Amino acid sequence: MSMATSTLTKPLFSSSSSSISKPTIKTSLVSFNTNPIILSLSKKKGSFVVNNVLKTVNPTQTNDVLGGSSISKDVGTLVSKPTILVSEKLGEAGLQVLRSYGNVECVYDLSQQDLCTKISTCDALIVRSGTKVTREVFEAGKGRLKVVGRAGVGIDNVDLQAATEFGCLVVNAPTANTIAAAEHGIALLAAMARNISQADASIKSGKWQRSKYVGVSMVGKTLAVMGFGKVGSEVARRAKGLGMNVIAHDPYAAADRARAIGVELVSFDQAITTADFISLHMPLTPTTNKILNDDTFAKMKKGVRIVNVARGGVIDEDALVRALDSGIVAQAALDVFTEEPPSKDSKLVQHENVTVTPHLGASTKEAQEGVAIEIAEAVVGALNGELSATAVNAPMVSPEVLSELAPYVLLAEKLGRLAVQLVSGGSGIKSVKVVYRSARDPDDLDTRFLRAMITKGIIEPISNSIINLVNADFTAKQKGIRISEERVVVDSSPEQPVDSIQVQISNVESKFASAVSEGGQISIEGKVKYGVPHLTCVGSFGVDVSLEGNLILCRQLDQPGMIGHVGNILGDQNVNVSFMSVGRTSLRKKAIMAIGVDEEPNKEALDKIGAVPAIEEFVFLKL
Ligand SMILES: NC(=O)c1ccc[n+]([C@@H]2O[C@H](COP(=O)([O-])OP(=O)(O)OC[C@H]3O[C@@H](n4cnc5c(N)ncnc54)[C@H](O)[C@@H]3O)[C@@H](O)[C@H]2O)c1
Ligand SMILES: O=C(O)[C@H](O)COP(=O)(O)O
Repeated sequence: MSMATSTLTKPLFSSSSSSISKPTIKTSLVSFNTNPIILSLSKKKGSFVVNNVLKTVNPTQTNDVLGGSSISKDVGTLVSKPTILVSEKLGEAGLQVLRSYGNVECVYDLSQQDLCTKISTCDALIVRSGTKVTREVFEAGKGRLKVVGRAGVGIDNVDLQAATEFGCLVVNAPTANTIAAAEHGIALLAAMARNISQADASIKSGKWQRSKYVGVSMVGKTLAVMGFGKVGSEVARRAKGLGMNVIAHDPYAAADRARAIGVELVSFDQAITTADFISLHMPLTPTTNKILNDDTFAKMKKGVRIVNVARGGVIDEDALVRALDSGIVAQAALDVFTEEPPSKDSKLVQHENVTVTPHLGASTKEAQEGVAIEIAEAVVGALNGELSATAVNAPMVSPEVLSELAPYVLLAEKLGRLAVQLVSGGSGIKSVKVVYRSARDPDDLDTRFLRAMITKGIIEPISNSIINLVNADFTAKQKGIRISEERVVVDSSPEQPVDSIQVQISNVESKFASAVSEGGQISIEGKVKYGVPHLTCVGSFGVDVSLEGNLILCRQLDQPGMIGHVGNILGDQNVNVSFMSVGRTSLRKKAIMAIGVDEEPNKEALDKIGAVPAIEEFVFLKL
C-alpha cells in the first residue's frame, strides 16, 4: 500500500455518493430525553429554529440531546403531540402558546398520589407554588417527563436534585412577576404602618376607632432589604421614593449596583440591628431557612416591623409569635407561610398585629399573563430540544452559542461513542480526559455542552441511562467516571470555536491495541470539516474519515493491494463504503486503515477481513 496519511476524495467501492465531505447543515434534530421526535430545523439569524415535528423515532436510532444532535434515517409514523399537564391556574395567553404545540390538560388541586399517577402520561408539567414536585413525582414520570416549568420564581417546591437525577429539565419564569411582588411588598409595608387591614375590619364590624389605629410614618425610617435581587432592588427603589433610608443585606449582590440606587450594602447583623422596617426578599434555601429566629429577633430594635413576600420558611413562625407577644416586633405583614394555606387557628395569622394576604405577591393580571407566556415559551422550547435561558438545573447556553457548537456537539458525542467501544469491557472506565485545541481564549469557549455530549457518548453504549445536558455530570459521577478537561490554545482560526477534540481514556485495556497512544491511554481525536465531524487520529496514527454510518479500523502491514482486498470483501456483502483513509507510521511498516461503511457488515465479512494475512487487528465500531 502506498497511500500517505490522506483521505480519498472519492468513495473507493460501491458508495452511492461521489463527494465525501459535503458542506451540509443537518436539517433534523432529535428532541432530548426519551420518546424522541425528529424535528425539521433551519437556520435563521444564525440560530437553529424548529420548523416542524416530523415523526417519531425508534429510541435506539436516535442521538437524543437536550439541544441538538442529528439523525438522518427515516422511520416511524407521525408523532403524537406532547402532553403538558398544567396543575395550577395559568394565564390564558400562556395556555394558548401551549395549546398550539401540544395537548394541554389543566387539572387543578391534584392530590400527591393523583399527580404521580397522572404524570406518567405527561411530557411536561407546569406548576406555581402550590404543587409539590417531589422525588416521587419524578420517579413516576421517569422515561416520559422531560421538563417541569415553574410559572414564577421560587423553585423551593421542586426537588431539583431528583429532577437532575432523572434528567428532567426545570425552567422557571424569573422576571415577569418582579414588579408585582415589589408592589405587593410596598403595599403591605404601608398597610402595616397605617393599620389598614385592622381598621378596615373594625369599621366593618360597626366600630369607629380613630385613636386605636394611629400608625407610624415611613419617611426617614430605616428599611433593611434582605436579599437585593430582582424584587428586593425594586422594593428598595420604591422605598427610596417614599423618603425611607434604605440599607440592604445580600452576600452575593454587587455594591455598585446598590450604590447606583442610593442603597448601602451592609452585614446581616448591621441590617437587623439598625432597621425600623425589615423586608425579606431572599430565596428559601438551607441557608436562609428560619434565618429570622429567636436569636435574631433578640438583636433587633424594639418595635421593628417586618414584611415577608419571599417565603414563609425564612422566618421561624413560632419565634415570630413570641417576638410579637414580647413587643420586640411591633407588627408583621406576611404574604407567605411555612405551610400554605396556614391552619385556621394559626396564632401568627390570628395575631392582632399581623396583616396577612394569601400569597398574592405575583397575583396581578399583568404579572400572571407575563409569567404564563414566559413559562409556556420556555417549556415549548425545552420540549423542542432547545436550551433554555431560564434553566434552573442545567447550564444555560444561548441559541447563538448552540448554533455555533452544533457540529462540534455531534463530533463530541461520536468521539465518546467511539472511545468507549475501543475499551475492552467498557464499564471499567474511571478516568476520561478531554483536550480541546482552539484558537480562542479559554474564557471564550463554553465546553459544558461538549463535555455533556462526550459523557453521553461514553455512557449510553454501556448502560441503560439516558444522558442529556441536565444529568450528564451527575450520571458520570455516579458511575465513578472522572471527566477532566484541558484547553490548548493553538494558532488556527478563532472563527472556529474548536480546532480539534481529543478523548483519552486511561488505565484500561483496549480491544484495538493501536488506539493506545505512547502515553498508554486510548486516544482518539476528531475535527469538524465543512460542518461534518471527522476522525483525525487514532492512537499515534493520523487518519481522516468522516464520522457517519459505522467504522472499521484495521491495523495492517503497509503494503499494496490492501484497500482493494478489504473493499472487495465488503462489496461482495453489499456493504457500501462511504469513506476511507490510511495512516501509517513509516513507509511499508504499520498502517491503520479507517473505513466508513453505511451498513453493518455481517459476521462472514468481518471474519474474512480478520483472515487477511497482512491485517494484524481490526475492530468494527458503531457510530
Ligand atoms: N410572594 C410572591 O408571590 C413572590 C413573588 C415573586 C418572588 N417571590 C419570592 O421572592 C424572593 C426573591 O425573588 P427574586 O425574583 O427577587 O429572586 P432573585 O434571585 O432575583 O433575588 C434573590 C436574592 O437573594 C439573595 N440571597 C441569597 N441568599 C441570601 C442570604 N442568605 N441573605 C441575603 N440575601 C440572599 C440572592 O443573592 C439574590 O440577590 C424569592 O423567594 C421568590 O420566591 C415571592
Ligand atoms: O416565587 C414566586 O414566583 C411567587 O411566590 C409566586 O408564586 P405563585 O406563582 O404561586 O403565585
